[in-house]
Amino acid sequence: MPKVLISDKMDPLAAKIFRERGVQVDEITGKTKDELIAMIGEYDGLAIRSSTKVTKDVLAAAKNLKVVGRAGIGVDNVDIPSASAAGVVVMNTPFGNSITTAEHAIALMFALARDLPEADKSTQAGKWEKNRFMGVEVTSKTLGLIGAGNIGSIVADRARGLKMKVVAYDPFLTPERALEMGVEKATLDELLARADFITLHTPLTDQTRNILSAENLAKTKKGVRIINCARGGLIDEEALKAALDSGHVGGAALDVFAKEPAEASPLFGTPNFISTPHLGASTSEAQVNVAIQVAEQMADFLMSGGVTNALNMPSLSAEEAPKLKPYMALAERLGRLVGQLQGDAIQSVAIEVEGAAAELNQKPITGAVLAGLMGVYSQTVNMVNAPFLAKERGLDVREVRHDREGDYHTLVRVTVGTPNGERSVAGTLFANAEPRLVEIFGVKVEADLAGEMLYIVNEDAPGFIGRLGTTLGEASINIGTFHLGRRAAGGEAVLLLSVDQPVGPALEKLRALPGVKFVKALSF
Ligand SMILES: NC(=O)C1=CN([C@@H]2O[C@H](COP(=O)(O)OP(=O)(O)OC[C@H]3O[C@@H](n4cnc5c(N)ncnc54)[C@H](O)[C@@H]3O)[C@@H](O)[C@H]2O)C=CC1
Ligand SMILES: O=C(O)C(=O)COP(=O)(O)O
Repeated sequence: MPKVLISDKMDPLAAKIFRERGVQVDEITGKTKDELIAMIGEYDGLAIRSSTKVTKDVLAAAKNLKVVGRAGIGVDNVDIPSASAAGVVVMNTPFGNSITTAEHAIALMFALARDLPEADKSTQAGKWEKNRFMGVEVTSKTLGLIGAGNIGSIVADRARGLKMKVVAYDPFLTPERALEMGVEKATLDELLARADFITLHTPLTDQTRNILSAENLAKTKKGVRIINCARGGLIDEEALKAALDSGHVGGAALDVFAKEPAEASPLFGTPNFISTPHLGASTSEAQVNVAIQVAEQMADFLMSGGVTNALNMPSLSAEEAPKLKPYMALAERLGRLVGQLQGDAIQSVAIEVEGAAAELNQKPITGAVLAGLMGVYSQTVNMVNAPFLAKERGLDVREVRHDREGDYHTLVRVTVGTPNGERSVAGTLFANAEPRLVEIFGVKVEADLAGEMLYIVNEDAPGFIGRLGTTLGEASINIGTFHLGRRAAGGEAVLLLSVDQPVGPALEKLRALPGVKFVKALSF
């Protein structure tokens, strides 16, 4: 039974779904990094929000971890390259809290426009300062949207409903999409010069870090009001403080901070500054959405191999996963076979699918071939990190899908490029379920690839098989299955045997047999 740790506060539905799906679950929140490191080793899955930091050290201690599920959008608290290298899938729930977060941005915009927090404080202090507070209307004002993705486009929709004009800066926003959203696409400088309100909705990347720097804040319209419900680090907080103090920026509302929890921001206490403690996603609706989604996605993955909303591997639906399972076993074994036989010489890999296999999602098949191939060198390779490691090793990976009908109803072929030319192995599925090798380096041989095996190339001459049997028998090695193929009678023959005991020192005796050209012990 797989085991999941929920390490951040999550709606109880998450735990309920895990249990219903046959996943064991512990909810232990608020732990320090060291405490997490001490306990993470026993878990197959880790469900988080933004508080848990999934760092390289945590991943190094997470010996059984297969999946990190983020009940929310931002994954900047997860070291994704390290997770990929460790073969851990990272998933998020990209839509579950978008409306809620967009609504929070709009709420903060109104709070700024009418100075609501200060007016509330003053009223509750019994002051009734009716003449102190003078707000602005948002109608007809220009809202500058930095980042027009899921949340940004909901904010734009709501702002248009409030009769605002929306200008958007997003390098990936197409003119067609801008038209559809009813926003005007602008450069960052144009947006800064025109906006009465600016709201940020981008991830934190090297390109967006300090996008509102001192220099860019200076380009804004005097009196601009700024809202950030995306990520701390998008605004230079010291520069914002100076711009608020000078009155150039008329107000700012931050839900997110460069350092969280933000216990001592330079902005605290500044007039016209409003803050919330990363509450963008905190509504009961959003938390139910993300809890259900993350638990379903993680349970799908742990129980049936389905992959949804993964950031470091291609998707694979829970319906596709069972169909692909035998193909992945076949692909993994073919990869393992060529990996063992060609090893370091492999410079490129082509994965071809034909017949029924050509109707499937090829990415998982490719991932499994690479996992098999590179698993020969490392115990920690799997479908997730294999493509990543292949890239790191400079392996040229190619996928080919054939429409043609071949000799088999379904076929996966793996061809590796080596300094000595190309070498190819192919396999099929018997009864749509059992992986079976059908060709090895140009010779037709049908064989199961399982357990301990021997691959032998020899001159096709009478008496060889007898001598082989005697040698193995003398070493007390029992032959399980025996598969023979040859290029032409009297030419080169290929033998694939499964053996019940490891071959060990008998390998040298086999190599010394007359007519033997090549012997290799294989393991599957
Ligand atoms: N405060 C909170 O509790 C919450 C915060 N968030 C954060 O909100 C942000 C936006 O989320 P979504 O809209 O779902 O993401 P998204 O991926 O749908 O949209 C992000 C947009 O930013 C754009 N972008 C990327 N680089 C850019 C650049 N250099 N300049 C301008 N635009 C750029 C992208 O093209 C994309 O359209 C994320 O950082 C997410 O973590 C999300 C949910 C809750
Ligand atoms: O989904 C996101 O990106 C968020 O920032 C929400 O964070 P939270 O789950 O509320 O800690």
